[in-house]
Amino acid sequence: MPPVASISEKEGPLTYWTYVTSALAVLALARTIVPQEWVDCVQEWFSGLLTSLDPFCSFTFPEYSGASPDQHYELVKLYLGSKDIFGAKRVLVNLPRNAKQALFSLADGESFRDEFKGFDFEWVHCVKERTGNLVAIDGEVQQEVRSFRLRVHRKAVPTVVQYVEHIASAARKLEQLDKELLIHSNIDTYWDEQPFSHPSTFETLALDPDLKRRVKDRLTEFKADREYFARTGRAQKVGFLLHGPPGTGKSSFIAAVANFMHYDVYDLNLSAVNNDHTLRSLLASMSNNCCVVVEDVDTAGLPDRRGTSNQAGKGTKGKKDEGPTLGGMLNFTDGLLSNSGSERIFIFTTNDPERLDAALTRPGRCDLHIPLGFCNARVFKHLCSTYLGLQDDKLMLPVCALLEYQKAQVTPAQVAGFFDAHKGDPAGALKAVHGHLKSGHGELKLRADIKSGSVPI
Ligand SMILES: Nc1ncnc2c1ncn2[C@@H]1O[C@H](COP(=O)(O)OP(=O)(O)OP(=O)(O)O)[C@@H](O)[C@H]1O
Repeated sequence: MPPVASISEKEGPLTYWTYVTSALAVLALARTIVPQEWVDCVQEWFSGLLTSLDPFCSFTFPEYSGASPDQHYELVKLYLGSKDIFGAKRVLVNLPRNAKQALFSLADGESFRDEFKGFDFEWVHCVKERTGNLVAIDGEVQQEVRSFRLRVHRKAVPTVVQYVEHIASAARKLEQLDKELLIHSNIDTYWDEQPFSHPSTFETLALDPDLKRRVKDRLTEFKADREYFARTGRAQKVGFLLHGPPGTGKSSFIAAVANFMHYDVYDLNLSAVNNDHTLRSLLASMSNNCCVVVEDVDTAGLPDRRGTSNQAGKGTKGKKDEGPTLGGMLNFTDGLLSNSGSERIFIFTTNDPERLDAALTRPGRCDLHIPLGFCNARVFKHLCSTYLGLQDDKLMLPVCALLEYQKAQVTPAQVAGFFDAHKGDPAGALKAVHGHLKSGHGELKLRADIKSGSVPI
């Protein structure tokens, strides 16, 4: 018996189209009868229903807020560029003018899925043609409207603020790493800036390995401890006092810190500062994330522990244009204004810490006192390794013995001088240092504090 055909099959496509056409006709008729407000109402209700059924929410980060670039857009762009976005089909590659490396970003319509605290965060880069009047921003006609759209599950919504803060902080770090370092020097009441490209790093700096490790740990902690400083109600700043004879690496140390932290340097020349007011203006115009350096602070003419000025002819400080006072300097390093900045490292150097006023060297102003002294065997071996490429070579032993057992004294700068003079001739270089020490030139007396290295850090 042949199979019985169903009605729809029997009636075929003709009947189907008849139904559709009739439904459309009824709808068209209804539209003419039902008032427009009712139609709008039903549409609104329907789209509300769809939205409430959708478990996802979206957030838009536009490129511009009014006529100014929006910071979030740039930060998100930078952050996503540091992620593995190469799964996207199209990636934009830019090399901005002052950037050190290429910047990758999502092209129009491309998406990237990120994860934070166990939730998925999906980003889409949206680019639309601008409709209506074209606007010019910074002299450039904006034909497109760009934004990043973030799509998250409703459950993840409470985490969004935290996630955006995480993005901003990660992007700011990237921004800083990518920027060229500057050294600022004070002229009258303003800072003059130059590129800072001192090559000293903690790798090239010959310093007792334990001391070096403690300094690096302290710096790493300082950088990561934003929350700790906030909790304890303090500005994120730290002070170092470097002391030691000339040529023991104080300037090299400062450069190593700046390169390690990737901070600009503000090199404050106190003798070019007219008064406390100028000192305050200079402080107010400094950026965050920087090293503020005052070299040879003992010779800057500030009154010392005994209340006398350290510089001839500058005994009556404090009057107009006679230089900053000790009080001005104390406020500069730990006053209301200096505590308004963040991520600042104050570094003072001196050949003679005894001469400094105790208020200047107290914790809060100088948290770490770092003695930089004459070479010991470990420092000498480090110089042999960086300058001569020697590692634990027996050629070094005679000099090491003099340094360790006879306490012969030579500064790293003197050793560097001998090594420079005998480039490519390690044996000759070591012989020259040995001869120098044997001839009695290294007989200077070490000061007790530098010799013992006992000042705590
Ligand atoms: N600890 C060190 N490690 C590596 N190189 C050093 C060190 N100390 C000094 N040098 C070498 O000696 C030169 C002078 O050092 P630096 O200017 O850092 O010493 P300083 O203590 O700041 O001297 P001053 O007090 O005279 O300004 C540097 O260019 C560097 O080549």
